[in-house]
Amino acid sequence: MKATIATLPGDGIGPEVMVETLRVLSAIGSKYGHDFTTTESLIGGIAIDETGNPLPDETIKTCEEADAILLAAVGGPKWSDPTSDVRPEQGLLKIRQHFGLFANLRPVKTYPALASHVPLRADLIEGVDILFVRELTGGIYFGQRKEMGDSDEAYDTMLYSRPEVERLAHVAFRAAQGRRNKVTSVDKANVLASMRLWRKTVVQVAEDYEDVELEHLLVDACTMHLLTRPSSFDVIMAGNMFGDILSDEASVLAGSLGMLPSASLGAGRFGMYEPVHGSAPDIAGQGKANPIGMLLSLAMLLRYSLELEEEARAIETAIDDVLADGLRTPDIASKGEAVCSTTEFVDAVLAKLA
Ligand SMILES: NC(=O)C1=CN([C@@H]2O[C@H](COP(=O)(O)OP(=O)(O)OC[C@H]3O[C@@H](n4cnc5c(N)ncnc54)[C@H](O)[C@@H]3O)[C@@H](O)[C@H]2O)C=CC1
Ligand SMILES: CC(C)CC(=O)C(=O)O
Ligand SMILES: [Mg+2]
Repeated sequence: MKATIATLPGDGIGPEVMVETLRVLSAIGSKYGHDFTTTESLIGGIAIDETGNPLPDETIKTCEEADAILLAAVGGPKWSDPTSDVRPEQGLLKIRQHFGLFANLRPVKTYPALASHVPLRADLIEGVDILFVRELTGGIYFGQRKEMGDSDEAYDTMLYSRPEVERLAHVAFRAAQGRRNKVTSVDKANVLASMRLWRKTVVQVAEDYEDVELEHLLVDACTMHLLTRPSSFDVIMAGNMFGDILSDEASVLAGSLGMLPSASLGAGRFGMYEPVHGSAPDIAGQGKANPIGMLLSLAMLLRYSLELEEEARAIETAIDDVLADGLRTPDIASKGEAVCSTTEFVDAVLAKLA
């Protein structure tokens, strides 16, 4: 197969995990006889530094010409001045919106090899396998907001329309049908009008999926249920902000925030694939970044956008095997365990793929 992948390394650990992931892409291309072309573009803080714009037009054009986008992470203290109107994260929000990527799929599972590293009882986390379906182009991250100069007031707006909730709910229910037939819809319907519309809409969509059990949880209680009964969840659907927060919380079940991948999808097969973590400025430039979230995002790209299931599985299996062999970046190493660098971990993945 011939395919073009637009790569957006971004900031902080972004370029570190991207460069390692492209080694794996290249190995997969050689092993299975695919002709992958990658085109690198600017986004986030580095794009602000070089062009003044967190999402330059050139980047959008390059991504439009690709079959899929692989993005690492944006942001960092250098661009976090609260008085600045231009921020790296705006580039990320804009690219998701530009390509209509309304559904962010964030799988979370536990790894037997890392069970002792997870700060929860082993019987609680056994077999955890959750798919978050997070709304990605609406809600409070995209509603009207205003910072009124030096005024003591500012506001954000959480707005959802019925069609926005409907299309996400269909993604969630269809995903559940291919899994364990359960959807948990998370909202704050006891307080927020937008979340009452959310709940009503989900209930209506559920009528089309009689084989799927529907559970509703208020977001505050959901944070607790995620830690006390994680294996009871199958698909969790949530709005943009709640899904963002809950999936970072759930990363503890996998062993680290550095473990989680995601796929940001729209109507067709085109998608943007991005680890759940941010630019991790506290460890940037030290070879400490866990590359698994980024590698698994590549696997999702191969599976969803290029329909290369065997190749995706090969990456996932290689990661499982390397973890079973005991390799650990610092974030997943328990006390006394030896640690490896980002590059050493990926060297081991490549050896498994060879
Ligand atoms: N998708 C994106 O590009 C995202 C960007 N951000 C941005 O990233 C910057 C830093 O945000 P934080 O709140 O610190 O969140 P973060 O996700 O970058 O880091 C949180 C903690 O997790 C650790 N961590 C994250 N990824 C890791 C990895 N691959 N390996 C090992 N440890 C890892 C970090 O070292 C840190 O201690 C901010 O500017 C934020 O806006 C945050 C989340 C998502
Ligand atoms: C950086 C933000 C725009 C969003 C975020 O934290 C995420 O998508 O995980
Ligand atoms: Mg986040």
